[in-house]
Amino acid sequence: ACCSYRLRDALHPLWQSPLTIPGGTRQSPINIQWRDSVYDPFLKPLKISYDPTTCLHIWNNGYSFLVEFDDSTDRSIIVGGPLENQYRLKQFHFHWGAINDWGSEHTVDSKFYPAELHLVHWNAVEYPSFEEAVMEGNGLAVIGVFLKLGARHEGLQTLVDALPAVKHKDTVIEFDVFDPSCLLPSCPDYWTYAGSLTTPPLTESVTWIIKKKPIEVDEDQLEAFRMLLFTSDGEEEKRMVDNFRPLQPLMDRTVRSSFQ
Ligand SMILES: NS(=O)(=O)c1ccc(C(=O)NCc2cccc(F)c2F)cc1
Ligand SMILES: [Zn+2]
Repeated sequence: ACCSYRLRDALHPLWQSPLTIPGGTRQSPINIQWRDSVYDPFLKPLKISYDPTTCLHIWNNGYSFLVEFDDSTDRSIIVGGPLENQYRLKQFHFHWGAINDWGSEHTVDSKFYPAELHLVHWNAVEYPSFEEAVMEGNGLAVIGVFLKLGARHEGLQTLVDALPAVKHKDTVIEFDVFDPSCLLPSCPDYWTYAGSLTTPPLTESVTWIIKKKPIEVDEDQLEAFRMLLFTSDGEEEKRMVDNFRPLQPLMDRTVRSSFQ
């Protein structure tokens, strides 16, 4: 089962490089089996303080669209939770499906959500740059938030309205004030585990913090994600959909929960 799982895993169309890195023991994403997660009373509440003026631009990088932040100072940071240090916000992006039945990278009890938000932070206390932090076991902290189909999300709409301007790969638009904390559910509960980047170079440097509660977005907002393109202007159009990595084996890991 294991090798066929990896073979099927490796044949996934979107990923050119090997899907499971040789010797990878902490790959992401994973299925979070709620009943197997272990409540850790020593986990602290996650403290999030973002400065909306650190927002820079939106960029279609050919995998997803990224909202990038000025990470030259500690103005937008997270601290607490499972983290030993404070981590600086560098960018956030999403993963989504062609239809609402799938799209998230992580699953909960094998359930997919239509999309998943990743807020990417790096350990600027211990490392001089993001590029260095990406290579270290405690270099990154990514907050994952599930998106479910429901009411229109007013905070997300300002972002959705800008997407037509970054339809093609390698297009950028200035986006100068946005507070990503509006995209977080009010419930403080989360799961956390040691994992990796879910796109190449798949480095095992991420402390994942997955929020238990999803946020709600409406169909039009999901459709706006799906009208983006993987392809550059002038190339044959390929819709940017199903940009999520297949599930990876849990191996010798425990998922901890901040709640009972
Ligand atoms: N989906 S996710 O949240 O796990 C994820 C987060 C960040 C990145 C990333 O920054 N890639 C570019 C990259 C990779 C390595 C080194 C870099 F400097 C770099 F910018 C990739 C995946
Ligand atoms: Zn991601």
